[in-house]
Amino acid sequence: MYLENLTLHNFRNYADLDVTFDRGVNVLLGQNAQGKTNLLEAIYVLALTRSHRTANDRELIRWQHQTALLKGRLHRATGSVPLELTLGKRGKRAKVNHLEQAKLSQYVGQLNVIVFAPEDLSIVKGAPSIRRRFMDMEFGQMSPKYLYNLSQYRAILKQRNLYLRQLSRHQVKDKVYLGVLSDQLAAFGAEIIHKRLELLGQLEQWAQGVHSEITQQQEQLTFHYVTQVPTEDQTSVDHLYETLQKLYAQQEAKEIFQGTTLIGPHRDDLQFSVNGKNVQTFGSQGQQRTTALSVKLAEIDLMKAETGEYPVLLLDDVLSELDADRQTHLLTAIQDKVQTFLTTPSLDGVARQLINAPKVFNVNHGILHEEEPH
Ligand SMILES: Nc1ncnc2c1ncn2[C@@H]1O[C@H](COP(=O)(O)OP(=O)(O)OP(=O)(O)O)[C@@H](O)[C@H]1O
Repeated sequence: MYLENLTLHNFRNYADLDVTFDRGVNVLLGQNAQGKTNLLEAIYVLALTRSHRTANDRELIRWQHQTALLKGRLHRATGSVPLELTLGKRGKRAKVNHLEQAKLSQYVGQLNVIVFAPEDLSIVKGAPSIRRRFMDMEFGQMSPKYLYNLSQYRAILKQRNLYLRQLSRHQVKDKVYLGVLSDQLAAFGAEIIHKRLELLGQLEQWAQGVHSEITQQQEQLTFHYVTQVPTEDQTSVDHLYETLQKLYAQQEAKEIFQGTTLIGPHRDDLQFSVNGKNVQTFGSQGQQRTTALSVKLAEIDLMKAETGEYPVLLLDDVLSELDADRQTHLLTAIQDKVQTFLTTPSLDGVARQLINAPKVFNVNHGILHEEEPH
C-alpha cells in the first residue's frame, strides 16, 4: 500500500498543506524545527488516530486553533481509500470512504505504518513498558481483534485496580466482585498473550534472517516472551485463561495489599538475546542497534504476511544513527518495495547514492517545496 497524497489543516506547524507523494522514497529535507517530524507524525496519526510522540492530542492541533484535519488517499491493492481524521477538543472523528466510523478500532488498520526513529533503540534497551507498547501498536494494526481485546483488557484493569485499592483501604469488603473482574481480566489477558506469542514467533523468524544477514552469519537473534504464565501453560487460550485465573487466586492477598493488579500482559516483557546472551544487558551499542534494525525490518515482512500488503515506512532521522553498513542494509531492503518517508538534515553519503530516484521535499516552517529531480 502507499499514501498517494496528504492534506493537513492546522496540524502542528502546518496551517494548510496539500501534497502528492511518490510511491517509492520521499525525502523530507530541512534544518531543525521546520516540521519534518511533524509530517511523519501526521501520517502516523492518520494511520493510528494517535501520535507516536505524545499522548496528548491537544499538542497536535496548531496553536490558537480548535481543530486539526488530516486527509489522505490511500492506495491499496483493492483500490483507492480516502481517509479522514478530525482532532478536536471533544475527541476525534474518523472516516473511511467518507463514512464516519462508530469506533476508532474500525478505522485503525486501513493504513499500516511502521515508524523507525532514534528512540526506537529503546525497544532494546529501554523499560519494559516500551516493549509492551511496541507489541501493542504493531500487533493492533495487524489484528483488529487484538486491538479490541486490548481495549477491553485496559478498561477492566482500570476497574479492577480501583476495586483493589478500595479493598486495601477497607472501603469495600465483597470479594465476589473481585472474582468477577479477575475472570474477565483473565479471559482478555489470555487472548492478548496468545496473540503476542503467535506474532512474536513469526516476527522472530523474520528478524533472525535479517540479523544474521547484517552480521554476516556471526550472530543469532532470539526472542523470549517474559510472563508469569509458565511455558507449558502457554499452548492455548484455554490454558492461558485457566493459569491466569489460578494466579489471580493465589496472589489475591498480595494484590489487595498493594492495591494493584500484578499479573497479566500489562506486566509482561520481551527479551532479545544474541548468541544466547541478553542483548539488553550484555549487548554492545552496535549489537543493540542491529537488533533494533532487524526487528523493524522484520516488522515490514510480518505486516505483509499478516495483511497482504507492505506497510508505509516512516524513518525519522535514523540514517545519522546508523553506520554505513547498516544504512546500506536498510536502504537496500526497502528499495522498490515499501513506500518510505525519510527525514534528514542532509542527503549526503550513502543515502544519496543508494536511494533510487527519490522525491525530495525541502521543509521550511511548515511549507514544502519539491526539489527538481536530479
Ligand atoms: N501544535 C503546534 N502548533 C504550531 N507549531 C507547532 C506545534 N507543535 C510543534 N510546533 C512547531 O513545530 C516545529 C517542530 O517541528 P518538528 O518536530 O517537525 O521538527 P523537525 O523539522 O523534525 O526538526 P528536528 O530535526 O529538530 O527534529 C517547532 O518549530 C515547533 O514550535
